[in-house]
Amino acid sequence: MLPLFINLTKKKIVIAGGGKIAARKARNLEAEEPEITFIAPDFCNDVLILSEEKGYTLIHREAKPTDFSDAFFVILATNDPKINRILSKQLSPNQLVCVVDPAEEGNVIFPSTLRRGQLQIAVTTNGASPKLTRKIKLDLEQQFDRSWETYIRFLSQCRSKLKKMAIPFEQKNELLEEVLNDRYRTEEPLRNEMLRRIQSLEKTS
Ligand SMILES: C[C@@]1(CC(=O)O)C2=NC(=C\c3[nH]c(c(CCC(=O)O)c3CC(=O)O)Cc3[nH]c(c(CC(=O)O)c3CCC(=O)O)/C=C3\N/C(=C\2)[C@@H](CCC(=O)O)[C@]3(C)CC(=O)O)/[C@H]1CCC(=O)O
Ligand SMILES: NC(=O)c1ccc[n+]([C@@H]2O[C@H](COP(=O)([O-])OP(=O)(O)OC[C@H]3O[C@@H](n4cnc5c(N)ncnc54)[C@H](O)[C@@H]3O)[C@@H](O)[C@H]2O)c1
Repeated sequence: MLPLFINLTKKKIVIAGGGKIAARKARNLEAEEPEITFIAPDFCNDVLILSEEKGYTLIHREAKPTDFSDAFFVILATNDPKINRILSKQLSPNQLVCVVDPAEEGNVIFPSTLRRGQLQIAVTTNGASPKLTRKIKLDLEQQFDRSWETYIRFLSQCRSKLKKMAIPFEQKNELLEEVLNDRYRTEEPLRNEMLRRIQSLEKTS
């Protein structure tokens, strides 16, 4: 398994199952604004509320193999691992699929993710211990507090300005290195000073 970050905006995602695990996976995907269809004989409240909020499609019956033919990403989240396994065997080998149980039947697993603006840290144990995965995420949440959100925005501003400027590569590199000093995260005036410094270089370049 290899970590890759994936853009699922407007992608078609089909979820077999409508219980709390199906709902949790859909909540994890929410920010990507995908087009989700749930297929299950019955749905829990979480799924009903989320679908109402987001306009997702609900199909009230057992899932069948043809339900997934045009899905970019399939999530098999019924409460019967045998059914999940049978459905997974009939999918195209070119589809992304997460089987919530047994995980090894799929080719995608959900990590536990921490977001601080553009900074994302995803943790996995490859299914060895989802509880440890969650514990590590909670520890990281303490380490990477909210100050990282504005700091990442600042780093991004510096980099996009510097990228466009006709100054020597070494000078760009030096500045990009300098802003990694933790003082730029903790001291806002220092950030403003740096942005002004870059702006003045912009004028002379
Ligand atoms: C990270 C997280 C993301 C999310 O789902 O949001 C996630 N599981 C989370 C929690 C969690 N899951 C389970 C418990 C109960 C305790 C326990 O069993 O340990 C808890 C803890 C809790 O709820 O406290 C039970 C469980 N999980 C899987 C199986 C089936 C199997 O092992 O085959 C069973 C047994 C079912 C049963 O027998 O009952 C499988 C998977 N779960 C994964 C992800 C993937 C591997 C992640 C990794 O290890 O890196 C993988 C392989 C596939 C997938 O689902 O993508 C989320 C924490 C999010 C957070 O809080 O930050
Ligand atoms: N991967 C994870 O993170 C994780 C965590 C905990 C549990 N699990 C596993 O996830 C499974 C689902 O858990 P849950 O709490 O959501 O269960 P649940 O009982 O709340 O919901 C099961 C859902 O599956 C639907 N279903 C049953 N047969 C179906 C079929 N043939 N086609 C379509 N839908 C069908 C039911 O209607 C229901 O909506 C559990 O059996 C467990 O093994 C996975």
